[in-house]
Amino acid sequence: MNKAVNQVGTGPANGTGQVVLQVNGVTKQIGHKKIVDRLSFNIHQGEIVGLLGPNGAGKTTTIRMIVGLIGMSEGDVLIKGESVKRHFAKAIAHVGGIIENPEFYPYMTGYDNLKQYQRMAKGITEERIAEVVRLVGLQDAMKKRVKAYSLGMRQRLGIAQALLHNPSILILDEPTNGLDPAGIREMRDYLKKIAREEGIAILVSSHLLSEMELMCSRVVVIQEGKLVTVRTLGDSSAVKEEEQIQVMLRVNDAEQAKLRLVRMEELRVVGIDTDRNQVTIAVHDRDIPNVIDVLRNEGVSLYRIEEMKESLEDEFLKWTGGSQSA
Ligand SMILES: Nc1ncnc2c1ncn2[C@@H]1O[C@H](COP(=O)(O)OP(=O)(O)OP(=O)(O)O)[C@@H](O)[C@H]1O
Repeated sequence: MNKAVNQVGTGPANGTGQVVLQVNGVTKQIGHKKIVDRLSFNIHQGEIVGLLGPNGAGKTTTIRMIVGLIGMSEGDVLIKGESVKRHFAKAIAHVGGIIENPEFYPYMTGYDNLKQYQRMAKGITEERIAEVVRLVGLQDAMKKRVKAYSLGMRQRLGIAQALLHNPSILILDEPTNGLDPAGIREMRDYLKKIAREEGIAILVSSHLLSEMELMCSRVVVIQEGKLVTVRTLGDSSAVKEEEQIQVMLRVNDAEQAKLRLVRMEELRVVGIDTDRNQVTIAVHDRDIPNVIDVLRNEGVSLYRIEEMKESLEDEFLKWTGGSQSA
């Protein structure tokens, strides 16, 4: 079944950084099971965001709800401010999406397939066809029949088609699935180019952190349908203001320290090791001086404060129970 979601839109938005997609408390319940559970995140214009999670985490279900292929049990999705629930046609007009493998007429050329789409949609010019073909690097393949295309070329033709109506956001479910390493690299490079040159947002799902790290500016990590974390990638030194860090406190009396710390609203006690007299807390940088004062006033001696640093990969392996590889 062809699951491409392409609609004629009103053109890309202006104003970098504008929120294009808002996922607000979206839940999908089937029977008693919540496959997606109160999931919320935003995507801004021009950024590539990865929806990352192990197999069965709920990525496809989330994407299918965003593009209206299945209904939501709770919550809503706003695309450029338009509700997918209430104004579906308006909302989806801003989306170019490929949810499963794009299907084309195999005996027609790449160009004729795009022309076929142009005839069904309105307002797509010949110039736009040439532009999207260039964006995905298929200029030399336009006269070839699609049946002679590699999987990577078919995927790129799908992306070209999804871009024809100038969407504000491109949504792709595991676009590198089945591609060889060269194909994966090509896909990555084209997606980056599209985000840069078209100034649109891209949401791309994957279960591979390594792939996301090379392509995305942020990842939304989900597991068992729930949001685990939203992480900015790239500059790991730039810990975002709103992110808590984990800090180990070595004290003279871990139990006493813990009893006092659990009463502090601004932090969370994540572990205690009474043998080593260590308490681990999750806290914002800005609240650490306060933690020190509180412990001192409590009569607890503080011997050491250490940030517990983990690589994103370590964290991801922990979240996903070690199922990071393909
Ligand atoms: N219609 C359905 N009825 C019952 N369970 C379903 C249905 N659709 C999905 N699920 C279950 O919901 C969970 C999430 O599925 P989903 O396909 O969204 O995960 P995913 O993160 O995309 O996984 P993958 O990487 O394997 O594609 C899985 O456990 C799946 O078996």
